[in-house]
This record gives sequence, C-alpha cells and structure tokens, in this order.
Amino acid sequence: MILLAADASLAAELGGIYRIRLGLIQAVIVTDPYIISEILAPGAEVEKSIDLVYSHFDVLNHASGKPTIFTSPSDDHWRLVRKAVAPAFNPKNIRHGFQFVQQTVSQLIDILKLRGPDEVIDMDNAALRVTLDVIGQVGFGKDFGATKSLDARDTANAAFATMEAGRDEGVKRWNNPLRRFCTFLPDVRKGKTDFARFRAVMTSLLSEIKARGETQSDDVSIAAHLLRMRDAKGQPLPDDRLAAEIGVFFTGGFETTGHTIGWALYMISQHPEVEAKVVAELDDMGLLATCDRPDPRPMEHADLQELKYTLQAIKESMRLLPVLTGGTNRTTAKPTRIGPVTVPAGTMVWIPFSALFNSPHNWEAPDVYDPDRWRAPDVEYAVAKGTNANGHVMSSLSTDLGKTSHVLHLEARAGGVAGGAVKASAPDQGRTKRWMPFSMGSRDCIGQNLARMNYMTAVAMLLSHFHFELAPEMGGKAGVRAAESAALLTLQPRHGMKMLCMPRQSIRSAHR
Ligand code: HEM
Repeated sequence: MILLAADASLAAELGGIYRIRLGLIQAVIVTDPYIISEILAPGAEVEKSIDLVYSHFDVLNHASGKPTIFTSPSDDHWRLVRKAVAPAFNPKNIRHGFQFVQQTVSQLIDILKLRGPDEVIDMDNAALRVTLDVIGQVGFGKDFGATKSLDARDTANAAFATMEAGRDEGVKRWNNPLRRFCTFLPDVRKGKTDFARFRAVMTSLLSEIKARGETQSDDVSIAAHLLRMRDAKGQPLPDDRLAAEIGVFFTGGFETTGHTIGWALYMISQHPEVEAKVVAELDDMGLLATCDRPDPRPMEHADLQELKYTLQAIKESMRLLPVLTGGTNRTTAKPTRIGPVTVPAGTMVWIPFSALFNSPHNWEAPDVYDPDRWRAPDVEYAVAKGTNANGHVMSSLSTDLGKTSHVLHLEARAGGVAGGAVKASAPDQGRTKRWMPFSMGSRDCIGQNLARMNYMTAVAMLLSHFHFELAPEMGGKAGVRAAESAALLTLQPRHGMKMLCMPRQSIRSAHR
C-alpha cells in the first residue's frame, strides 16, 4: 500500500520528501539523494533501527522466526554474521566463482540451441534458474540442477519450486500479517507446508556441507565462512540458525539477480540500436557467435571489465526497472530529523528506488532508455543543485522551497506532525548517490559483487549467442508494461518474459 504512494510520478509532483499517513502507519517517502545519504550513512539514527517489515521471511527461514542477517536490527547477531561472511563476497574471493557462472550460463545456451529459434522460452524463468544454481555452487558447493531441468522440460525442479513457493507464502503474509493465524484455510496450510519444505532444503544443504568435513583454510565460499563463524564465547551458531542464514542468501539473491537479467534482456531486445552496440562490443572482443565463428572463445573473468557498453545497457535497465522497486526502509526509534522535518518515533522512512531512479528531480529525461548516459564515470552521483532540461529542480538540498512547502502541506493534511526548521547542510555534492540498487551504508547488499558478476556474465554470454525477440503472446511493450508487478516484492513480469531465441550464427547481418 505504501508503495502505491511512492512512485515516480508522485515524487515528480511532490518533490524529494513527503509524508503520508495510512491508518496508524506514518511514513516519510524520501527520494532526495542528499537526505537519503544522511539517512543511510553508517551510524545515523535511523540506521540502527532497521524496520522488520520483512520479518515474515524470518518464519520462512527459521521455524520460530529468529531473525537473520537480512532482518536483524544492527545488533550483535547481525554484526557477527555480516563480519564473518563479508570476506566470501570480496572481489578477490568472489571471482573464484566465475567458472560456475560461466558453466551454468553455457549450460543454458546449449539448452536454448537445442530448443531452436521457433520455441518460446520464458527467459525470466531461465535466468532465475541460472541464478539459483550460481548461488548454490558459488556459495555452497551445491548444484541444484535448476538450469539443467529446463532441458528435460521438468518445470518441477524441487529446489526451484520450493524457492518460489516459499517466496509466495512470505509475500502473502507480508500483505496480510493476520494470515499466519488463519490455519483453518487450506491455502494457509499449504503455505505453512511450503515454508517447512524450504527450511528442509536448507537444513539438508547444511547437513551436506557439514558431511564434507572440516573446511579447508583456502575455502572462500559462503558456506565455509558460515561454518568458521564463532560468537563472542567462541561458539558456532546452532544448526537451526545456520540453516536460516543459508536460506537468506538464497531468498536475498535468487529473485533479485534473476529478474535483473530478465529485464535487461527485455530492454535490450526492445532497442535495436542498443543491441547493435552491445553486439559490436562482443564482436570486437571475439565473443560473438557469427556464421564464420559459430563457437566464439569462452568468456573470461577479465572480459567483464572490458564490456563497458554492455554494463551501461544493464545499469540503465536497472535504473528504469529496479528489481527492488520499493527500495529500502527504516523505522525511527525516537524523534528523528529527516531532512527538513523531525518525525516521531515509529515513523517508517521509505526510500523507493523506482521513484528515486526515475524522478525528474534526479534525472534528465528519466523515461528514456539511454545507456549512453552512463558513459560519464560519475553518473550514479547526484548532480549539483539547479534546474534541468525538464524544468525540474535537480537533486537539490532539503532547503529547496518547493519541497519544503510540499512537506508542510502534506503534514497539514496528515493531521499535523511537528515540522522542524530546515537544516542547511553542506553535502559533498560530488559523492552523493542518486543510483544505489544495492542500497548503501552498513546495511548495503552483501551479495552485490556476486550479483554483478552473475548478471554481467549471463547477459553478455546470452547476447553473444542469441538475438532475443519478444514472443507475440507477450503483447508487445504495452503487454509487458501492463504485466509488470511488484506484488511479489521484486519487480517482475507477471507472466514471465517469453522470448524467441535466434542463434546468432544463423543470422546474416540484420541483427549483428
Ligand atoms: C541484482 C541483485 C541484487 C540486488 C538488486 C540486491 C539488493 C539489495 C538491497 C537493496 C539490500 C538492502 C536491503 C535493505 O536495506 O533492506 C540488500 C541486502 C542484502 N542482500 Fe542483496 N541484492 C542483490 C543480490 C544479492 C545476492 C546475490 C545475495 C547473496 C547471495 C544478496 C544477499 C543480501 C543480503 C544477505 C542482504 C542483507 C545485508 C545486511 O542487512 O547486512 N543479495 N540487497
């Protein structure tokens, strides 16, 4: 519900900060990058009281709902897990996982070639499968075989189905917190079983990892770091909590990365001029399949940093269609200053990414898919205060009069909550982010290096082998637009992203 009040058109109209009240819930919606940088700065008041809006997912991960790294407030438990696991995701360690990403995407490419150019494939679903297998292998040394099962037309890959069913029930509980008590309803009982199945998969994965014996000191996987973790008393986490922590790396990474790949393939497929530039880049690097070179050289990790235009195309897709469209949120523990206002304890502070990344206050021509805007190295940072080509005040400070009056106006409508005097801070204008798909500050996404390696490799390898065309049944751009849905937390195409995959070596010059 709050998300409905947090879209880009409202941000365009009301400015970078406004307040809403829905029944007992008070929320402040912030899309001003300068105010956001204060909210998410490590050590900020609101940072310490992360909202437990995702707490329904605790029950998905742990039978009695103990929090995980994702849902803990920034307390001792969170610090323990974050510190222990962070090294698994550092760039040096994560690149060990490249081989698994490469192999899994190659597996998908082989399957798509077998299926041929006339068969409609749900590429969003395929990307989710690849992601599940990547997290399984890179993080835990386990191949769930979700990608392979696409080959057997086996939609019922157990781990994949469990992951999706668990997510569905979590979202239903998020939408209706009373649902968990309605155990007389068959649908709720099924959801409970789905949760139990998901936990069983994670518990059995933990047993499998433990059965491999003592972890080697050079093992840099998430699993090894979790197993080596010791609390202040030198004790490991009990198994039920370890299994819950394992689960959260799947729930956090699976859909986010998978849909990012699905959306990027879609956006590029809709912009032939962009596809042509991606293809030229791949061709220059010897990575493109052509009539004369049906088997290009395999992609290497070092190629990722050279694929500059491909990355621009993906970033632009992540700006227009951020998978965590609702962004992130915090709850104030005491009266707290948020930009120009002081809000009472218990106020939700929402930073909706979709609005932040698409507000005309923050971007010029925000509706245009223009990968070239990322050519400038500092494009993810807010631009200096001023009026842009849209006639909108850009990313201005909270001292902007237009926005302040909107805040006060809304406060009056919301029943009058004390507004504070405007603080004229002097943010570092060069470094304030307006694009942060992985959030920022101490609670930013721990998995971002893995996610980047996964989506870059997948999009580049898939495009080196195929030209993707939206299947007619998707109803063109309008059909895709109408089927965009964030009802399941991540922004996704409600009916999948059905596409025809035309092998490049069979295409003469038209799509090259
Ligand atoms: C494109 C892919 C991804 C996106 C856009 C994304 C985005 C985010 C964001 C915005 C947050 C902060 C949420 C908040 O403040 O409430 C977050 C946290 C987190 N993400 Fe990701 N994520 C992605 C992939 C991954 C992957 C691959 C993993 C692990 C395998 C992962 C694991 C986590 C975890 C454990 C947290 C909680 C960190 C903490 O609170 O300390 N994510 N992610």
